[in-house]
Amino acid sequence: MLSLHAISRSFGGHRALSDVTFDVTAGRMTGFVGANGAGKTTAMRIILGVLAPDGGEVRWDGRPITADDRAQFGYMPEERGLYPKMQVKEQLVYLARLHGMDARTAAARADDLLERLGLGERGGDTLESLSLGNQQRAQIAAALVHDPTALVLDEPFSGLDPMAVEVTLEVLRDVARSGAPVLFSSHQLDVVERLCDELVILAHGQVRAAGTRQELRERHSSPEWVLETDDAGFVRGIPGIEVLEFDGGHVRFAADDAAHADRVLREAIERGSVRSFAPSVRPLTEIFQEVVR
Ligand SMILES: Nc1ncnc2c1ncn2[C@@H]1O[C@H](COP(=O)(O)OP(=O)(O)OP(=O)(O)O)[C@@H](O)[C@H]1O
Repeated sequence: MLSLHAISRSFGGHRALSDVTFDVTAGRMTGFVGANGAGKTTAMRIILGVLAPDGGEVRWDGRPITADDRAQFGYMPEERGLYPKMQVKEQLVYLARLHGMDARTAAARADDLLERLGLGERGGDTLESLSLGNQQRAQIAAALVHDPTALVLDEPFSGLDPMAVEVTLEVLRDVARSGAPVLFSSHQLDVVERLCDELVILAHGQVRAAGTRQELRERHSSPEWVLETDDAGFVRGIPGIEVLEFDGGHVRFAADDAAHADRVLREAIERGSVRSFAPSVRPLTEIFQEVVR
């Protein structure tokens, strides 16, 4: 497990991170979200040791992290880092070799990643000759080529088309499944909501919320349900129910407890056809806006 413990960092008089503590659990995908300037990149640089914290500690498996630990991590920095004029596969092999991989394994791993990321035909091309989206895929391959023990990616999905997001996502999931903690920042909350197991929400250099998607939803939502039926007007008369949204056959309501919601369902069935009945899931965008306010 990768942990940040009470990390703080200032630039001049500006406090970019303040007492930041969170875990990136092994085998899980953790989404790191926050508005521009919230401190995500600063935190990632501190994890990788590119930047030193003023206070606090990064821990790996519960002990202070070392340079050797970090050398096994995969990192995709905000400023990216590949050579524009070098061939893509050549760079990947070079990077894997720098991490101590033998030439044959490095080449096989590079081929496999390029194939999986949809760049199988482009390994012999220079990075600068690729489209921006394909350059991004190559950067992702570079972070993964040495089979990292942990993965830290700054905005890996920016600039990728929806198909590339899916492909990249599958590749990252495999890294997580192999037991590595995966931390990635993103402004695409819909993507984060769909693909991450855990979330850390940062605002003004502070952790405002952290936990699994389910935990965040439970903490920041009241229990609500949505019923679709022929005529949902009867719901208004049921005790313990607060109608939040009503439109003929559609009603969204809050209930004091689940037994009241069950009563709505039973009555709806008695009255006629129930097209759907389900707990209403609060979108991450709403929770995000609430916690960063
Ligand atoms: N090297 C630096 N020198 C001075 N200020 C910096 C430096 N790096 C970051 N900052 C400041 O620290 C704050 C946090 O920046 P950071 O890049 O970590 O945010 P971020 O959450 O990654 O933002 P974005 O989503 O825009 O990439 C910002 O106010 C930024 O201007």
